[in-house]
Amino acid sequence: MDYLADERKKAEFDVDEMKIVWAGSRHAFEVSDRISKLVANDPGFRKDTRTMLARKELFKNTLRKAAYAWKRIHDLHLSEEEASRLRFYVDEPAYTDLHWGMFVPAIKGQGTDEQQKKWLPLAYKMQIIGCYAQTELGHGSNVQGLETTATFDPQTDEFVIHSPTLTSSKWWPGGLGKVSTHGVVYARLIINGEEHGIHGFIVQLRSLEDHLPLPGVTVGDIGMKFGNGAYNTMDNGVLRFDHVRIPRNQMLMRVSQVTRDGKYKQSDVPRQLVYGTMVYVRQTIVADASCALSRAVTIATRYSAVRRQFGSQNGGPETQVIDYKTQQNRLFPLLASAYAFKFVGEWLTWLYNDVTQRLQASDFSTLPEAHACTAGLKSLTTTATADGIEECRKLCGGHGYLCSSGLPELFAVYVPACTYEGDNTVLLLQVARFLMKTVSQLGSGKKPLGTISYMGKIEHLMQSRCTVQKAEDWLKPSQVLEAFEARAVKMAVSCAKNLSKFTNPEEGFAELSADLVEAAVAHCQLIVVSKFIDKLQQDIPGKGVKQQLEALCGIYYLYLLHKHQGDFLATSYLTPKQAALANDQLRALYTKVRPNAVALVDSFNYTDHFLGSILGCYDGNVYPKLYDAAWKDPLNDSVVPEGYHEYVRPLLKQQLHTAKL
Ligand SMILES: CCCCCCCC/C=C\CCC/C=C/C(=O)SCCNC(=O)CCNC(=O)[C@H](O)C(C)(C)COP(=O)(O)OP(=O)(O)OC[C@H]1O[C@@H](n2cnc3c(N)ncnc32)[C@H](O)[C@@H]1OP(=O)(O)O
Ligand SMILES: Cc1cc2nc3c(=O)[nH]c(=O)nc-3n(C[C@H](O)[C@H](O)[C@H](O)COP(=O)(O)OP(=O)(O)OC[C@H]3O[C@@H](n4cnc5c(N)ncnc54)[C@H](O)[C@@H]3O)c2cc1C
Repeated sequence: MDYLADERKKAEFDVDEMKIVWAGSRHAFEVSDRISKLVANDPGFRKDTRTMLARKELFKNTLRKAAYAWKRIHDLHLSEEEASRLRFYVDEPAYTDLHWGMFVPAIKGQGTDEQQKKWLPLAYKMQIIGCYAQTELGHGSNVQGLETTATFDPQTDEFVIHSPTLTSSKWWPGGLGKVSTHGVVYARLIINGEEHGIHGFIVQLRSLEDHLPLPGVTVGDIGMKFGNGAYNTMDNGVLRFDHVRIPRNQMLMRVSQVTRDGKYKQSDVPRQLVYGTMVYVRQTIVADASCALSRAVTIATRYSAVRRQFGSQNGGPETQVIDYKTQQNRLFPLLASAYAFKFVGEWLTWLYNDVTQRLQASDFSTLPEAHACTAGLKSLTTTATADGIEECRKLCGGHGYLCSSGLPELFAVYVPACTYEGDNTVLLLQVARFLMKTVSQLGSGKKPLGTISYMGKIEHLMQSRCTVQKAEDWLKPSQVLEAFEARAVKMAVSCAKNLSKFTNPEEGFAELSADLVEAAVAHCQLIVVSKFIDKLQQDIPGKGVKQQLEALCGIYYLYLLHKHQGDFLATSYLTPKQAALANDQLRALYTKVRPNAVALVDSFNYTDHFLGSILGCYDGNVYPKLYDAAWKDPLNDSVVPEGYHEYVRPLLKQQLHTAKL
């Protein structure tokens, strides 16, 4: 029986067409749909007991699943696209994520043609398994502070990789702890006593015969991490080198080279391309944020439609909690954010592909913007998604705290995204540097392009005032864009003015860093809003689909406007009355979305297997499933628990002299 059938009947749009918009294309939808069902129907990919397993059992099970996934990919002759979807729907972090997601891209991006020809076929066949070994015990954010050394030995034509201190131990790389045979290891290059900065090196870590660490290599797992199941399926590792020798041609030499006679040569590509793998992964993390958020929102929306509390009239049913405006005000902006992040993720993938093509043609002009966009959007979307998942847990009341809701594990597995691939604050400071540089160049005649082109309208934006007179005026895209542009430009200019008061710019930057981060957030929110609005300019087929997306877009920007009212009012673009009208319009949009809420989450097309949540199951049959699941808990295997006779019974039977207490 479908307990959500009435909700589904209320939908005012074509859900099948919305599924295609969400997937990106009909083809992408068909692949995703087929592969997600394939995984869901295969008992080899079950994950329902994951949060109850001890670490060793959990990890072994992950190894089994990764090997089984590889076998299915081969047996079924899956394409690269299908294989990547399969790994996604298996939904279990594993060493393979780092192998495919970072090791291979690092070689592709930073290796010469010759190096790619040698290493990539081995990696593609998984005859070697790689990790990305950059972070150390002492330094993560400050990449230039890494201490591992790679000293060129001209006698033997080798690099000597060494960990000179405890803090130089590699610490965190996923897949390193127990599985990787190789790593792209980042180290400080030293030639003839002279330092040349951080470079990547392909280093073999374990024997391909017996998996033992090679001589001079000390390697292991760094231990349990936050949450049950969650990221503990990953073997994040520690690694030390004691004068380990590798051939010279294992330095990744696309950006710079070391010749046989020990000469250091820089190509005509910027040195920042050494950081290229991080840019690539940040872009994939943005594309992934909408998946994690939409998953949590699906659970919270379906459950909010099932759950009833208070408000019974004449013995009738109580109110569905989704009908409370407070619930809508917490839930619908997250639903809207999931769609917003999907579209900005699609755009960022386009930007990344565009910059990659330009780099191949030696056009480096858009690299700073690509860095700022990937860094800023990675920070914005992961912070909002991690906070959003936790909010969804609370939206499900007490039952959200059960592992069977799926939300505690989803939060635990997702929240490190705020830290890995660049701490979110550190990344926003990179965006702020980019903005300050842009503002400082405004008078130079250099026209700001792309996502900062609005800075070219600085004179207009500094003076313009919002023209909204009634709530519906907030539905005009041009009005909204101008509000977000005016806010972003004014916050950036205010920071630049305050910075100019410092004689030492670095001191000023450090002192004003909290304001700079806020200006960076305003800029990134403008990007997300403008890409959502751009999406709506496209031809979007399907009955009512565009209307629903327009409502969600409105909810996204009006919620931000309401939340950051202080910014908008302080920059005197808005009056308090106009801010109040924005809030009136926001409430009206909640009412418009309410009957479509369940259908809007159905449009994500997630299987019950992928959701891994009793509260979010498609049929809404929550209570019997929760009740049955409780009895399946291992603690209920026996009526009297282990330990009763040892620890509880003696308490009950004790003869206390103080019995009257
Ligand atoms: C089914 C398959 C799934 C696939 C999915 C795979 C993904 C797996 C997902 C998750 C797994 C998690 C794995 C996690 C891995 C990691 O965490 S790896 C380690 C990541 N580490 C970091 O991100 C470190 C963060 N720090 C930095 O990036 C930098 O050090 C820095 C903060 C940017 C500072 O660097 P530096 O001190 O060198 O630079 P500055 O002096 O500040 O700037 C110098 C100029 O360079 C520009 N810059 C900086 N970075 C970049 C860049 N990346 N690209 C281009 N340009 C860059 C900067 O703007 C300065 O420019 P300017 O001189 O013009 O001002
Ligand atoms: C689950 C997980 C997986 C990971 N996988 C990998 C991997 O595969 N390979 C790899 O190499 N690394 C990996 N990492 C490491 C990760 O990239 C780093 O932890 C991350 O870059 C943050 O660096 P940090 O730990 O040095 O944080 P720190 O920089 O020490 O941050 C601590 C605090 O200091 C603040 N801070 C730091 N610098 C500044 C500044 N300049 N201004 C203001 N505030 C500042 C930060 O905001 C933060 O609040 C992983 C980490 C995690 C948690």
